[in-house]
Amino acid sequence: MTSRGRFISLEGGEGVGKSTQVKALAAALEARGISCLVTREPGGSPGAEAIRELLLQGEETRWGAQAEALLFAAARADHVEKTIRPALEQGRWVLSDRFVDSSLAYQGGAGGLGIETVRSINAFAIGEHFPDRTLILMLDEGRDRAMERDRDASDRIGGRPSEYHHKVETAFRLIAAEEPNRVRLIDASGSPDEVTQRLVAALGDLLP
Ligand SMILES: Nc1ncnc2c1ncn2[C@@H]1O[C@H](COP(=O)(O)OP(=O)(O)O)[C@@H](O)[C@H]1O
Ligand SMILES: Cc1cn([C@H]2C[C@H](O)[C@@H](COP(=O)(O)OP(=O)(O)O)O2)c(=O)[nH]c1=O
Repeated sequence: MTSRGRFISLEGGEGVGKSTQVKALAAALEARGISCLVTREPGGSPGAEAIRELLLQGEETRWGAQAEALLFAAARADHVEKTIRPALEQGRWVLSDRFVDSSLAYQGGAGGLGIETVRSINAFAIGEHFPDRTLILMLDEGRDRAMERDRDASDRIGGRPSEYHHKVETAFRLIAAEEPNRVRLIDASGSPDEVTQRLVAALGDLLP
């Protein structure tokens, strides 16, 4: 019987290097003979990608806090069912650019619903499928990089004020302190290669 793969999520605020690193980490793991599926949230399955459009486009006032949290959770339930669980059952590792901790930090910590409320909505959505390890990239200049990358095209959530994004970062630190075995804070400064090495080191105990 094939053993179940590992589930890893990359987290952090805007522009800290998640999309760059999720691909680099997959390449580093593939080089060690580990078959990886790279995915992202919101999205990662056809249904969840459709919900992504609803969440990220349109007016800031399009959704209230509760509806926004539930839409992220609905997208996540579909992502787990259609993409993540089948890959893990095939023995592949799944690397996701954002997952449940983004909801805890953005909707829970910054959006005012509270981390525990958002955790309970998501417990229903994902069941036992919490990541085996969550790596949170920390970088002070992340938002500057995101603004440089997006110019005037930031999305409904990325375009929220700096106060909101500061609360997101505070919430990520809190989550890491609460769950030190699953969640690790990673210094995202330096070259892309240096960051990838730190990520691989933070998976040391999970590697075959
Ligand atoms: N280590 C790095 N040093 C300098 N620039 C980087 C580094 N990693 C990523 N970037 C650049 O910073 C911007 C944000 O990176 P990205 O991977 O898109 O972040 P995120 O997915 O977290 O929003 C991109 O333009 C990317 O090319
Ligand atoms: C997955 C997820 C994302 N988000 C937000 C974070 C981002 O602002 C936005 C889209 O994510 P993403 O496309 O990853 O943006 P970026 O590359 O700038 O980090 O959705 C939440 O608010 N809650 C969630 O559960």
